[in-house]
Amino acid sequence: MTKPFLAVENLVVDYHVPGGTFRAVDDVSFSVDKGRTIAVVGESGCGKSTIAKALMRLVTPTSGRIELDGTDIASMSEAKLRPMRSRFQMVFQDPYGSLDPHMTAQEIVAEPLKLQGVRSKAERHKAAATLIDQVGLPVRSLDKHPSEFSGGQRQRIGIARALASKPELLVCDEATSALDVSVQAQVLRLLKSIQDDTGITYVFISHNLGVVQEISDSVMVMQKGRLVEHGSTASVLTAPKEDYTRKLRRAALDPSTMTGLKPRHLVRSLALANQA
Ligand SMILES: Nc1ncnc2c1ncn2[C@@H]1O[C@H](COP(=O)(O)OP(=O)(O)OP(=O)(O)O)[C@@H](O)[C@H]1O
Repeated sequence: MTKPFLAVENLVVDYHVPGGTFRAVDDVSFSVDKGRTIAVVGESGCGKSTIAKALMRLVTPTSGRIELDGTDIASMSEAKLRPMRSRFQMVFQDPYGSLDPHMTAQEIVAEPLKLQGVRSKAERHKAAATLIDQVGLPVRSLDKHPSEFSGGQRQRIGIARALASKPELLVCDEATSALDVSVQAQVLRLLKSIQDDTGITYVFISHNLGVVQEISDSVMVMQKGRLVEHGSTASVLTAPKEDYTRKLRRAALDPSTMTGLKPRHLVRSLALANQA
């Protein structure tokens, strides 16, 4: 049996809060094979972003293992982690806030290469042109600043930057949530085609069950830091075993019973529920 590309075992993340600690992720285990996509869903505050941050080692797990291609990065020192960081990258929700407004698209996309020690400016320029083309933007747009792009174009720049170091794992934290439905669909298609071409593995965090249905092979449902259901996307979304998952689906249908699902996420969830 082949080993999963990402295997998370008994992950616990505590935050220090006044007077003690708060357990944001409580004994969560999951795995995903190379070239596949796992979605993390659950209401606001259930610990989705904390899982993303732990996978990126932006927070240090309290305990548990995060095996990336067989290497446990959960408690690795920053010095040992540094050369591995290019292997896992993240795309953030907010295409407006996550790009430096003073930098050109060229500088934004090429910066990770500079940090990786690619000294030649010409080489970085060439790589940025290839990446910007890969995400479907004209090469001439590399001279522009973030304010000159639309939200969807900015998200493409964020994806190009994340791909610059040729990561094997991409964590997308609500990466399409700030986009209009049609632009969202374009970005999802782009992510899928990149996966088909490169065999990259995705962890896709989303409130939007429609988006999750479109992009993911498997789904894990979180509630208050704990994993309540985990399985193939088809089984979890169309025949959920747990009451909480059913509640989440109902919440996507009925704004009056919303439990943290935000209105802009409902459109595609409604479409999904209508199909079911
Ligand atoms: N730095 C922190 N210090 C203390 N508590 C935190 C910190 N970051 C997050 N939390 C708490 O941990 C819990 C999980 O937060 P997290 O951001 O992971 O949830 P989420 O599911 O991503 O929510 P959302 O969908 O609203 O982004 C929440 O109760 C949050 O208030």
